Amino acid sequence: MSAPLLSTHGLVARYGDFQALYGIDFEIAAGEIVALIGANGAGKSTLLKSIMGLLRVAPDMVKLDGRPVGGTKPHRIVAEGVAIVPEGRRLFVGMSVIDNLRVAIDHAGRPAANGWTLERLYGLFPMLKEKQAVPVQSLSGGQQQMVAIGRALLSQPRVLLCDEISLGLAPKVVKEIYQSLPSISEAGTAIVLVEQDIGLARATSNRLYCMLEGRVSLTGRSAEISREAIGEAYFGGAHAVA
Ligand SMILES: Nc1ncnc2c1ncn2[C@@H]1O[C@H](COP(=O)(O)OP(=O)(O)OP(=O)(O)O)[C@@H](O)[C@H]1O
Repeated sequence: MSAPLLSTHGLVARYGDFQALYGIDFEIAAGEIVALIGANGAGKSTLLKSIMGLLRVAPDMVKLDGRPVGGTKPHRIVAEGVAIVPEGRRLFVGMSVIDNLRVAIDHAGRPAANGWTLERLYGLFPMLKEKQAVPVQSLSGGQQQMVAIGRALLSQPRVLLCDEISLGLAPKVVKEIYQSLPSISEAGTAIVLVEQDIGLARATSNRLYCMLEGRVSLTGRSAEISREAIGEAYFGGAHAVA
């Protein structure tokens, strides 16, 4: 792998007295798609929140371009080029598609030269153009997810963190959304995918990390890791994975 764009180093994270992460070493290079899998409560969302500055972590525990950024405020991290598509999407209900997208344009970290514009986004998800005046709450779950991804892209991320973007969506819509990911990563954006569907995670990613109870239990190239190894790392024992 080329030099990591984003990395974590012995990252620990707590919610009050409860320790959720125990020394996570993670890295992703420009243009890579890396999946993060693990059972409910393994710590996947906590890792994303720690990277985004939503939880207190020490500066050296998160590095962007090799520079310590741990604990940097979320809006500064976005300006540095990291964006998140949060679990549950968190769109601005009552606002139209275009107004949800404009919020991201207004807060974009860097100018859009060679970056994501509305036009380029409409090429990726034509639905966004058709529905631009529609309040987001009237959209289907899949369409809302496209708004959430679009909003994240318009902040011009170099790293895009996606937290369970397939959750609750019909298989056809999941396919459509996942088909958009290579064209995002091919332009150099690194994508971290938290995904419950292990088959989908493996098929979509270059590398994967499996988490178990706040630790990395397995990592490697997705195509080279066996189902048996994933089953063991996922459950902490010898279990088969479909
Ligand atoms: N706000 C919080 N306060 C206290 N504990 C929390 C909080 N959020 C998460 N946790 C705990 O931290 C641990 C890791 O949770 P996290 O949400 O990161 O897991 P996850 O792998 O993303 O799982 P899921 O698939 O359920 O989202 C769990 O034990 C969870 O109960």
